[in-house]
Amino acid sequence: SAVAEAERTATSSSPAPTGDITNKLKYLFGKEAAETPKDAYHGTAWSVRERLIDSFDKTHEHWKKEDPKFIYYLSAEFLMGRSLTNTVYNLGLEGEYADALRQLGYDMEKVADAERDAALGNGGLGRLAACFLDSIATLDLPGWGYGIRYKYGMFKQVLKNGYQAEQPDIWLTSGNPWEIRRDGLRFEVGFGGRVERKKDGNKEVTVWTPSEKVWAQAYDNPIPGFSTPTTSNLRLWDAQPISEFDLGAFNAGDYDRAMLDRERAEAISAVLYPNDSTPEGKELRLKQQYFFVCASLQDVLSRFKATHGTKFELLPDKACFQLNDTHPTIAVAELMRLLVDVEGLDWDAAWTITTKCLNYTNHTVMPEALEKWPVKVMAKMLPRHMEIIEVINEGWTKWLGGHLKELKAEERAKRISAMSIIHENPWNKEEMLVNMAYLAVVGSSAVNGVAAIHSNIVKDEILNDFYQIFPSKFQNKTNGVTPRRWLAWCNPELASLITETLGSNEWINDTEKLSALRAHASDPTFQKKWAAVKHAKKEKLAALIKKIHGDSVNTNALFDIQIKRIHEYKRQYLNVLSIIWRYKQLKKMTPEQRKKAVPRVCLIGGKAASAYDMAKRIIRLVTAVGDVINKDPETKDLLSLYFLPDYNVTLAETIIPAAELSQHISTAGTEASGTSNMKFQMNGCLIIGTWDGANIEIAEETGVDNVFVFGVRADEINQLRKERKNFKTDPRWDEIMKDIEGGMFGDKDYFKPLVDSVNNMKVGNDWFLVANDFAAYLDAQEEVDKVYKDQSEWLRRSIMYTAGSGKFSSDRTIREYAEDIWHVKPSRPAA
Ligand SMILES: CCc1ccc([C@H](C)CC(=O)N[C@@H]2O[C@H](CO)[C@@H](O)[C@H](O)[C@H]2O)cc1
Repeated sequence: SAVAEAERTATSSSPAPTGDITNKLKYLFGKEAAETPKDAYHGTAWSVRERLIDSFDKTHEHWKKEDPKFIYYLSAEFLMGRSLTNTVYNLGLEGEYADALRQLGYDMEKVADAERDAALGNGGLGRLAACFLDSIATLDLPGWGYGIRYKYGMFKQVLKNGYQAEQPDIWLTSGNPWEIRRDGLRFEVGFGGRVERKKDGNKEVTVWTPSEKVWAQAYDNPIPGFSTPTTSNLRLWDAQPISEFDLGAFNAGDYDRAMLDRERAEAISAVLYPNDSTPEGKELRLKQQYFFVCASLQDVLSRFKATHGTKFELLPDKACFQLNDTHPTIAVAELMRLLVDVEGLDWDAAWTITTKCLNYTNHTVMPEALEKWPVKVMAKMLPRHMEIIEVINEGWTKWLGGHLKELKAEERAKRISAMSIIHENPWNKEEMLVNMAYLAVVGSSAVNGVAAIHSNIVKDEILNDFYQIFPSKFQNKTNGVTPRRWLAWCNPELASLITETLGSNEWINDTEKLSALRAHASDPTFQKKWAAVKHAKKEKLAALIKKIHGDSVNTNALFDIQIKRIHEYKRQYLNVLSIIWRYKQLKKMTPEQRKKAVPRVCLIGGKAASAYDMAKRIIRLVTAVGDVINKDPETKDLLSLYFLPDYNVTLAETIIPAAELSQHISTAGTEASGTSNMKFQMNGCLIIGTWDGANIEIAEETGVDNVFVFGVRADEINQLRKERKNFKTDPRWDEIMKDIEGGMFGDKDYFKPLVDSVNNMKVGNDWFLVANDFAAYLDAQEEVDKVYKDQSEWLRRSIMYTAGSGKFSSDRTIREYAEDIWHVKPSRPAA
């Protein structure tokens, strides 16, 4: 509890922060004083770093002694955001550092603003990994994250004349106080080359001789738990050339070749692929995946051997791995290679260990997002792994043959080829593909989806064949978010109101306690305080909109927010169409009628994958519509629409506390879970949404009547798609389509493909049924206005959202993973 916390910090032997901050500035940055917030940030960060490392060392000494079973979370993405505020608060140092900075003339929040986001991820999957690390540490679970130390993270989004433009994310220029370069801790990673069988005594061994090698250099990022002495770790790998510099080539005047090795090596961990649903299919992407998986498995095995020698049968009792989607799935083949080729185990023993150690989480049902690598690409880059995958597939299909022996031959053959890990490319019969999801399922003990409806779709549709073979492998683990960053630290005003009302801050680590707020939901005094906090946050966000767009928005308006990656299935398009209709209604109203209208400030934010053309057109439509309505003197105080550029973790921490209505309007059955919906819920923001992903479970916890649910259900989609050509569109829809086509918002040629995709069944097919949900969505939005007019009802619901958000803490999610999949136990070092 907070008391233990204060004691813990009080006793710590570290120097007083004020002196320490200036000391760091002097000796690390050669600065006599903190002249700028950035200086103050550097001094503070490098001072806090030492407290973090103290906790890290104590924790790992303890775990070294206890030798507990570890969970290793393998992810190509970790969307960490900023670390200063989270670290200071999780370590319980906020008091002393806020004082110290005040003495130096700085405000903690201003100083925190000087930090760059660690944007080593695209969206949901990457941020989930970051929330999971916070919960793993806070629950004292021996666990590490493993990933890639991208030199350039998620691109910076800027708006050029209303169009998205991308700029590189150069985040490491002024160093990174939150990482420790582990000098000398590096592993070789090979690519290409050839595989030979050689005699070793009477045994035949397989030798892979890569044609290219790089170093994987380790960087540790300590992960502090909240109100516990535990600090775990995120180990990220940086690619370095084996030969630093080719002096021979240089002396021969061939300067490029002198640097060639370095460039080729560093390219591997240079940049994050900015796609969050369609695989680029580029070789460098596979190289990145193998690079961090190979280094991570070598690292874990070398630590295991240091304690347990070659008793590899014990490995599953000491280590398990979670594959964050298919991106690290090459781990199935790599662990087999290390155990068979390097450690000399026989195949079956190695296979038993491998399948016991690995677990796979699926995060999307989008067919285009499921990775399938061409066999020829895999065979060229990873010849030994391709062999191993072929042997795995032979064993698997042979086993299947036995398991399905009672089926008729051709039925059996059909089922087996449908589950073959290696199969033809349906779009190009000559090409064979390695299906990474199938490899992950066959090579894992547990397979889970990330929300109840999604896990059912995984079982009943995309992996149904496998589910029928081993139903016990399939589980659900509904996502969660850390209540530390996403409520306690980004909304301290609401947090202290909750703590004051509940009498302690224990809810921060035990969010089920939030349910006690239900008793206060209709209490006018409490509602008043609740509303005051929300309004203050709206003012803060309004100031940011002013800074970005130069306009002052009406802070008494309903703040309506949709922030997430831009994607057709997430239907930002539907949101914009409803805003156009709302605008047209307002224009037709008399000033009298306008007085009764509920004013709205609509905010949309999110990045489009750089090669995703339709998503970029949707962004332009948002900015174009905004340009028209925001300048309309008649209506701009009643309706405005702004696109907030460069949506990232830090921007979310400012927007979410200020939100009153958030939109999660994906076509039912397409959004695996969603996690921003949970963050909004925790901050008392109401939801308008479809019966999809975790919206369903949020409605169950909050009370479905408190949620503005609309739209067709997932099990209707296939039929509606078939009938879409004959669907009679709503006259309001037709009107808006004509407006856009007619150039009401300019750029009509640029918007034509957008209109055609949902309204011209000769070229488009409205695959995400935007037209089908249009009328119901407008009705739901009208219901929103009606409820907002009754602020006591609105505030009652707002409080019920936070009260019902206990389930959506990532602590609950991680406890379930630990008990049902990882079988790891908490191991807390002494305070
Ligand atoms: C290969 C390209 C690529 C990159 C990332 C992805 C991710 C799986 C996409 C993603 O972030 N999925 C989101 O994962 C969240 C965490 O589970 C869910 O809450 C979201 O619903 C899901 O879209 C797919 C394909």
